[in-house]
Formats: sequence, C-alpha cells, structure tokens
Amino acid sequence: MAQQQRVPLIAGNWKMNQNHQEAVVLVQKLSWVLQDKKHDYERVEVTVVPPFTDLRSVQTIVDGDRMRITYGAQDVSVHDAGAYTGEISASMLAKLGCSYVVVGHSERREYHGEDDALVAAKALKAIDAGMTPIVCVGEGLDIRNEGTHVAHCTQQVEGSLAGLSPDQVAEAVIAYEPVWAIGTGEVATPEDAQEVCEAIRAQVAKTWSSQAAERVRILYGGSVKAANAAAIMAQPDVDGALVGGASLQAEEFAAICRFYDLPDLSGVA
Ligand SMILES: O=C[C@H](O)COP(=O)(O)O
Repeated sequence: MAQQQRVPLIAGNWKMNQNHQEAVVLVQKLSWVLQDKKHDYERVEVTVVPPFTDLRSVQTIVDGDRMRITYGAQDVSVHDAGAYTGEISASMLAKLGCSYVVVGHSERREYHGEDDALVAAKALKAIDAGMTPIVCVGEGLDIRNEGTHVAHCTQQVEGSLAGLSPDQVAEAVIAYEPVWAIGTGEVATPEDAQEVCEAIRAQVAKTWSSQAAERVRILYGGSVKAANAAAIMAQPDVDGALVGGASLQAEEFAAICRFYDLPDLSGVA
C-alpha cells in the first residue's frame, strides 16, 4: 500500500542509556546536526525516547531552544495514581510534554512478563492522556525459523491494540521489531520488513477499518543504521524506524532521519 500522506517517523529509543546531563548534550547535538542540514520536520518527524529521569531536562532544552524534535517515554503505568512503587503515570508523562509512549517493547515483554492485554491497556492510557502509543510487536528467532512470524505478529497486533477504536488505531504507531534483529547487528532484509509490515496493515484493515490501515504508521526496528535505512524505508508499508543503538550517536541518527539523502546500498555486494 502506498505511503501517501503518512509522514515518516524516526524514533530513537535510548533504552537505559544517557543520564540527564548526557541527554541534554545528545539532544542539542542532534538538533544542531539536523539544523545544519536544514532538516524539514514536516517531511520526516524526529522523536527521541530517553529514560524517565531525562525527560524533564529534555523538555527544558526542547522548549527553551524551540526545537522541532519531539520526545516520548519508554513505558507507562496502567494505573492512574496511588500506591504503585516505581510506576510512572500517563498524566505525569503528558505533563512533561511527551508526544509518544513506547508500549510492549520486546524487552518489557521478555524481562517484565508484559502480555498483549497489558500492552493494550497501556496504549489506551497513553491515548487518554493525549499521547501517541508506539506499540511494539515482533517474533523471536524460534518463530521466525518455524515460518509462523506473520501470523504471530498479526495476532500480537490484534491483542496489543484491543479496545482501541478505528480512529485511535489510525493515530497510533505500530513498530515491527523482530527480536532476533534487536541489538544483534542482524538486520531483517527490506523484504522481510515489508512482508510483516504489509501483513500488519492488512490486519488493521480487516479488524478496524481500511481508513485506519491507510493512516496508521508502521515502523521497522532492529539494527537500523545509516547504512541500511534507505533500503528499509523504501518499502511501501514501512513508515519509519524505531532505532536503538544508533540513536545514541547524533550524526548517525541524524543521517537515518535523512534516509532519503542516503544511497540504497541493498544491491551492492
Ligand atoms: O527500540 C529499538 C529496538 O529495540 C532496536 O534496537 P537496535 O537498533 O539497537 O537493534
């Protein structure tokens, strides 16, 4: 399905890296590099997803310097307030100016036992607070080797967006991240990324609406670098990237954000 009016989104998930002082330096550097290249944020949206402890500092620098970079959080509580030690509510994140909240990242699913129902509840909390959830799905190596990865991912989409209306799904972001490609240097081929992103869009059309399918942005994540971004982003159902390791280097991340300037090296031996 053609990309049409979907504005690509490049999101940098810093994971548990960068203290609040380092965060300010990294955001400033990213902004400078993009400014230097006259980056058009209407053409490609750029967001960073720092640890919770950095958000206030990132908010201050983004607002103070009137940056066009947006930012988000890596997780959110399903609870609104109260005795939930260690949890952070959606309203707290909204108050910090977060535009996005990543939910259901494979590291949350694996290390914190999060299932699709919890992920859907978190997505709804983010939406209720005025933020956009980036809902992550993806298969492990065993499922990929079995060849059932498409069914696995479409089922995860069904479960992880359960309860959202077609309009809410249209405004959401889905990230397809094959677990075997995260932080391993093992990137899925552009065709692998397209296969699953296309199937996810078809599933959204079937379960929600064709309009939601046309509007929802679907990102690819897993060892995205400047060297492979152009080929991945050229796929018709890939609307951006969720970038981990490479988002910690301002120059590299800025190059990914400007993927349309990069050569497509996929055919080069
Ligand atoms: O959220 C980001 C993904 O887990 C990808 O991480 P990576 O780019 O380091 O493979």
